[in-house]
Amino acid sequence: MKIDVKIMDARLAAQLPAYATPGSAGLDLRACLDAPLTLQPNAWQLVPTGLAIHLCDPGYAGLILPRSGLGHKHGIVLGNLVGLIDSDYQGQLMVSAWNRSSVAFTIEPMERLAQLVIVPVVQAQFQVVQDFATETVRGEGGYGSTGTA
Ligand SMILES: O=c1ccn([C@H]2C[C@H](O)[C@@H](COP(=O)(O)OP(=O)(O)OP(=O)(O)O)O2)c(=O)[nH]1
Repeated sequence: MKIDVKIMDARLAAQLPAYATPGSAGLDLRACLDAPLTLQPNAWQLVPTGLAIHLCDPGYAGLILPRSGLGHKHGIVLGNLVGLIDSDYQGQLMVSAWNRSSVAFTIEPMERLAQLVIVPVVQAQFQVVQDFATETVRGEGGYGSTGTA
């Protein structure tokens, strides 16, 4: 799949978006900062990535996800938990970096901060009904309803 990308930060010219390995699902997004940014415990801030993409096709979306290492070792995850990139969004990709740990963390300029995954999407057509056409075994059960017998 080909995606138009705008490089909005000259420093990225040397590090064009690319998958790290042939099997990578995510593309690393860098923190396009002019200076180190220290996030205090439980603080969050929008960080520019220097990239804009236009997926164009409503059959696709982008998901911004945390990087496992930063999240697990340092508690740097996303203020919105997951960032959803619409296929018609043309602005700069932003990462809501949230320090959920109890110690301050400094994000260095151009550090890999999050990752972008492109996923297929179905735009459904909804039809209003009084009752669903078929009854399922689960029915309205949820929240631990199975395996209790
Ligand atoms: O982590 C994120 C999340 C979103 N976006 C951009 C792409 C997305 O298409 C747009 C709008 O995001 P969303 O629909 O989640 O925001 P909203 O709060 O519902 O606002 P809007 O009314 O603009 O849709 O913001 C990012 O750059 N990073």
